Amino acid sequence: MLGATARPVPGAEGGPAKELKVIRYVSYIRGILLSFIIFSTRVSVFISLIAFALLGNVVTAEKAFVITSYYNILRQTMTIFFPQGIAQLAETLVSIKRIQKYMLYDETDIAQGILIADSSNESSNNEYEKIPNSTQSTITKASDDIKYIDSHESLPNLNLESKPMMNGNLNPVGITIKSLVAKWDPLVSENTLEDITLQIQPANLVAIIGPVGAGKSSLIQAILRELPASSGAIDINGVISYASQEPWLFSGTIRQNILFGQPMDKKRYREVVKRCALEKDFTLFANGDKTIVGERGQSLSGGQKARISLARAVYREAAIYLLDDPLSAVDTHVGRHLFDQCMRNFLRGKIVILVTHQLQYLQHADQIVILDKGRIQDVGTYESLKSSGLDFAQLLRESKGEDKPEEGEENRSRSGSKTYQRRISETSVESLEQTHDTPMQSEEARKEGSVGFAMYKKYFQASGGFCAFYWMMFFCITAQLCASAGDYFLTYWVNKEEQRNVALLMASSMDITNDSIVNVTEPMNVTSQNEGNFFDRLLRYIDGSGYDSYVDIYIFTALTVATVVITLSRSFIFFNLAVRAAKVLHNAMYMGVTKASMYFFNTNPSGRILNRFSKDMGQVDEFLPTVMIDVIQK
Ligand SMILES: Nc1ncnc2c1ncn2[C@@H]1O[C@H](COP(=O)(O)OP(=O)(O)OP(=O)(O)O)[C@@H](O)[C@H]1O
Repeated sequence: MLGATARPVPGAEGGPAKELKVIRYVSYIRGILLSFIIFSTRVSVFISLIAFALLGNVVTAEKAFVITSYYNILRQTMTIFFPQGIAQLAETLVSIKRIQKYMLYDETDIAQGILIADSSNESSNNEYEKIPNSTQSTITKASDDIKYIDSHESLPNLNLESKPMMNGNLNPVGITIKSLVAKWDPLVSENTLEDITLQIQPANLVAIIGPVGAGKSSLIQAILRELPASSGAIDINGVISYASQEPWLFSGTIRQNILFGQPMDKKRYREVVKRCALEKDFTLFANGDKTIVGERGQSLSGGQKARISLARAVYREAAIYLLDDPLSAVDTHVGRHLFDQCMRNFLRGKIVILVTHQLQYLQHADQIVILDKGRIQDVGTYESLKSSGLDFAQLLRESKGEDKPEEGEENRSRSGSKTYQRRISETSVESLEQTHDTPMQSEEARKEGSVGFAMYKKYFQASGGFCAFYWMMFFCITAQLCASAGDYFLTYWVNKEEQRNVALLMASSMDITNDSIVNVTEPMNVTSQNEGNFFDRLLRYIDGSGYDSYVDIYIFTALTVATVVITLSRSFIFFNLAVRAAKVLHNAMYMGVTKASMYFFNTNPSGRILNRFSKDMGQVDEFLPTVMIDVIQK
């Protein structure tokens, strides 16, 4: 099930932008909902109180306490947990979509009996190691990033059956490809590889040559199972180590780049460094092989990158080495050194499949494969092809004229190689063991402490300037004043009703009947108190000349409605400003990055830049408005 590659399912759409939009709008809705819940609970208290008053019940302190407690519990619960639940639901939906998209990617099949030890390819950093003499299906974990492939779920028409065991032991190391047809894009009718049949014997050095775009790298990718086969069979037996055509390095020391998680074997390491012609380079670096190379090896030359990439593949113990054109980035002398010392000598006894355009090396290959337009044009030894009369023979003759591979070039190369060797011998191998302190990678500048006023100023400027900010502050303060006034009035109202209730009880027990008490005992039935227009009644209410419970209701209604309207407006304004600030800041950062000089990209790893865009913008987009609204509203 696992082992997805980076090939998206056709038609799959979406992306982080869409997801960010979803999250942003959910935050927006969440804020509004939060405000709405506060208001609805407030309104429910209001309705309860009015109902009590209108039904002739006196609003006692106990009843008011029960109502306000209910209101507070409801508000606390609903304003904290309910919106959180909504936000998390939205995030869950987005996550499920992402997982679903990932699960729908095409899968890579790796046949039983093969394992990829080193993938110097960014898209495949997975390592497998096979226990010798174990059963064919046993694959042990070699790194934390392992991906297990169920080899029984093989591709249709692809023969991935286990090879027969001989006397309980594995078959000898080798590669057998039968009638392989493969293409990168399933929607394109033309095949990248067509009818490839190839047998690679143990301990052979195989050169794959052909014009540009002939399918050499694709053949390597097919062996690695990165290029899915449409039909045919690939049988591979042995650990594979791979050096990609595009050398790649990660941010770390050169040593880490070569070891690539493997344990340090000093002897092998020194040998590899020597064979890959890296000793001299190390002496040129201030910290030798502990020099930190930037992301993608920014501080190195193309040749150095290629040799480090090759050293990584070679350092790993494997049975099959797939080397995709490692000689193209180095000069003739170094190329000759790599070919002689590394591929022919150090990797003697292993299967080495070398993709190359350098025809002068072909005479030393045990097998030469000529590819053209995805098909094998010819396979054979140097001698057999030379005498075959194909165009390739012409090519060989021409290259012989250029490079004199038999004698002249060989001698020249040898002497070149010797000169090179002399040069590097001056720099002792032991220099590798010099105790350089591992230099620290340049740290990202970081500020700690409270956020200054200047930062807030920038944020509010981005949200629409100070006019918008003052406008929002006005709504915030007014909303708070209305809410507090409502609470204050409620207290006043409850106290007043309680006092009236006490007076009523006293009057009934003492059997006192006077006008004022009558007014108090039958508040809703006294018609005189409803006389006059609203302002007359309000004036009477203010100077205290008469009891009028309707005015209490009017005032509380007005305060509640004002609180609801103003707080809702505040939420709308606030989230509008927050979205605008996030947009403006993001666009400013985007413009800044797109106009930045190459120096900026050389000194800042892409992960760091992506972090600013994802994590930091996420804080501004999502977290900041939520916290601010929590601060603003009580
Ligand atoms: N990862 C890929 N995805 C899609 N198409 C690819 C991919 N790699 C190669 N191709 C296509 O496959 C065809 C063969 O390319 P390939 O890289 O195998 O040629 P090549 O012989 O290695 O060329 P070169 O000598 O330039 O390295 C080309 O048409 C190329 O566009």
